[in-house]
Amino acid sequence: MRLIETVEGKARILLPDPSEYERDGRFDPAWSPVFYNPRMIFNRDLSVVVVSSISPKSVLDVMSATGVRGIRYYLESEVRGEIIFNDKNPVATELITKNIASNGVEKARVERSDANSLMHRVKVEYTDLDPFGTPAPFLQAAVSSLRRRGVLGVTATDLSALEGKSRNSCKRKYGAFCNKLSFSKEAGLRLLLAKIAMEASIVEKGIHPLITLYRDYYYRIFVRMEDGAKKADNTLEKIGSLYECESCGYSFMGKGFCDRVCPVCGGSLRSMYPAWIGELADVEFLGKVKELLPRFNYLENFPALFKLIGSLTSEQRYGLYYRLDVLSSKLRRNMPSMEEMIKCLGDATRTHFHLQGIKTSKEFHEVLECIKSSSHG
Ligand SMILES: C[S@@+](CC[C@H](N)C(=O)[O-])C[C@H]1O[C@@H](n2cnc3c(N)ncnc32)[C@H](O)[C@@H]1O
Repeated sequence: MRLIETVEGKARILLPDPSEYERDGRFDPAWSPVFYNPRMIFNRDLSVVVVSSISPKSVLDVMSATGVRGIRYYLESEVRGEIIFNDKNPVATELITKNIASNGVEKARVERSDANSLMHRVKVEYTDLDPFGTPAPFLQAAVSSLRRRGVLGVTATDLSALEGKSRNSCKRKYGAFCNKLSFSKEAGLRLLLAKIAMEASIVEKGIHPLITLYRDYYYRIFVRMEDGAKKADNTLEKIGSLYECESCGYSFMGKGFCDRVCPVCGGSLRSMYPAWIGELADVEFLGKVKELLPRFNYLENFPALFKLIGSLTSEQRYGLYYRLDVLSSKLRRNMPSMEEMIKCLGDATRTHFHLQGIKTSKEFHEVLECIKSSSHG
């Protein structure tokens, strides 16, 4: 296996030379003997900043591949406690060992276990779960691997299931009743949070979302555990349903599950259940991340990180987003510009979920009136 070196953040990582695994001039990271995906650098950059804000005394990078995440947590998040690296693939663990040594990571431990088995054996303050596709089969063990008030970082790339495009897959993996909603990017994230909350509640833990987001083709979630049966019960209170009217486009969240009609126009409702109906982030924690961000101005993604944290902070005051393109088309109007809409509504913001998405505290009829008055032609 020929190795090449890449620099990511402050780490220098050896990885299998992708050119050896190309097929018909194309390369997919999954074809390499050890997985490394440059399209996930933003995910890792953000994680480095978040882990720095959490400042955990012990870390489990349970699906390490090259070890790049855990190594960056040591070099950039300045984790000084034990970092456990794990991968079931022996080629990966051999490479992790090399990468740890060349980056001078102290207090590192390399395991070659099945992720679930290892997560049931260890207790750490931060666990990073970064699987291929769905994290569902690992969530129960991931939650169990955390010490009191520990934090779980999860990546999910199975957006077609979570967003309700593959309804059966969504049902199988998340035990959810799924539908395609116009705000599907947020719906999928809320479905995943509900799944994590339900898995946590089994072991008498509640969850408190610190930062959750959608980007490119994945979700990234950071949740703090709140220990105890009462906290778990309180968390379950934040699980409900998402609704969207097929006729007028009104959308809302509610507790429990119902198949009532649209309260605005009497049209039939599409729904998704179970979904997280609580907060998607902790504004105080976002503030802490923002304060720490300047320390990471050496990252290429620094401006994008800054923008994202800003968006997440302004979005937290509002509920579900509306799609201007969808509502304008229902009204048979040209889509107004986002600037005009925000000005007309007064209290509204763009959302990181969708370019045409808008969040507002205003009533649905006010959104429709603003589309009508701001639309040209
Ligand atoms: C998406 S990659 C992880 C990428 C890595 N975290 C990064 O940021 O570059 C998933 C890794 O998990 C490993 N893996 C998959 N299933 C596993 C399991 N059940 N137990 C342990 N490792 C597993 C794979 O071998 C692969 O290296």
